[in-house]
Amino acid sequence: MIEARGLSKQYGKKTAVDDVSFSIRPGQVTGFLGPNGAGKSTSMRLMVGLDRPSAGTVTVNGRRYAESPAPLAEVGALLDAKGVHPGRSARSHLRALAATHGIPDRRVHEVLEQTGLGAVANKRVGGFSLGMGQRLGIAAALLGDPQTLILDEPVNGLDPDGVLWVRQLLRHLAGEGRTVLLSSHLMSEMAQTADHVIVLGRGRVVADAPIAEFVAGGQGAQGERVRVQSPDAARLAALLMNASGVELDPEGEQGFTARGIAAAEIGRAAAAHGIELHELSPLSSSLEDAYLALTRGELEYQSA
Ligand SMILES: Nc1ncnc2c1ncn2[C@@H]1O[C@H](COP(=O)(O)OP(=O)(O)OP(=O)(O)O)[C@@H](O)[C@H]1O
Repeated sequence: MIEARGLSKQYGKKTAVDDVSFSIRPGQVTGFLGPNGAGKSTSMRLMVGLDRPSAGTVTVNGRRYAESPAPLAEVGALLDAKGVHPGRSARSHLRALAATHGIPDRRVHEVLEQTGLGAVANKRVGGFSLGMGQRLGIAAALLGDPQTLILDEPVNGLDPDGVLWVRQLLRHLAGEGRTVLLSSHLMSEMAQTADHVIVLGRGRVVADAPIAEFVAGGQGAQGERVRVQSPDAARLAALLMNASGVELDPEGEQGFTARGIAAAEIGRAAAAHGIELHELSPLSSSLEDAYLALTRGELEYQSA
């Protein structure tokens, strides 16, 4: 369990994290979302004692990370995959880490196999691809067999196989009852990996909910949408526009997306007027839709 209470971090005049409180529970994967600069990495750094809070506290399993007698066995973190000496091999890097933390050497072999690095374990890390570097960072995080995992953008640079592997690994670790926190900007991946999401915007918590609830909330805000294709789309559109609260977005010559009206009602109107339908599909809201709707006002760095 990771608990933040009134947590703040100030860098000069910049407030990176602004009085946030949350609990990240064991047994599930929690996704940390938010636009660039929202404070995700800073919050993660505070969790593992790489920075000191300006105010408030953050604890892992009830104590501050710095107070843990065996920190790597308590928390495994991937915060910056670049912090490895390029001349070292993956195996020697992990061995050194294990030795300084009293972790048995057999764990090095185990995590190399677990992360698919067995075949390249003796190669120089300097020659590693971005994805191999990410795997090594994940191997280091797993080394102490920790109860809590904190991973900042773990799938960054991984190929589709690697992305799938991370998803299955994190689901497995959460299934064993561990606390798993990850940040990612890949919404479709997050939707398939996380059980719960915490969204930050400008240093504050703007949402903290089970993922299904979060997505459903976005749907409510946006209204259910229905995609319609018909050779007589213009006539059908004119009919539907008579109903109050209906909005239509044209999609080519022969279709539109309707909002504010159920698919069944559209089908009924079409049948009553002998209009041929080629498609009538309710569009389910996605994590991305819900996220974009929520964070529209929270962007620090906005596209023109
Ligand atoms: N060491 C630092 N000194 C000054 N400002 C910092 C420092 N670290 C972070 N910031 C600022 O704090 C804010 C939050 O940054 P942070 O990296 O935590 O955001 P993030 O949500 O992880 O963003 P991203 O998605 O881009 O990784 C940003 O405005 C950033 O510029």
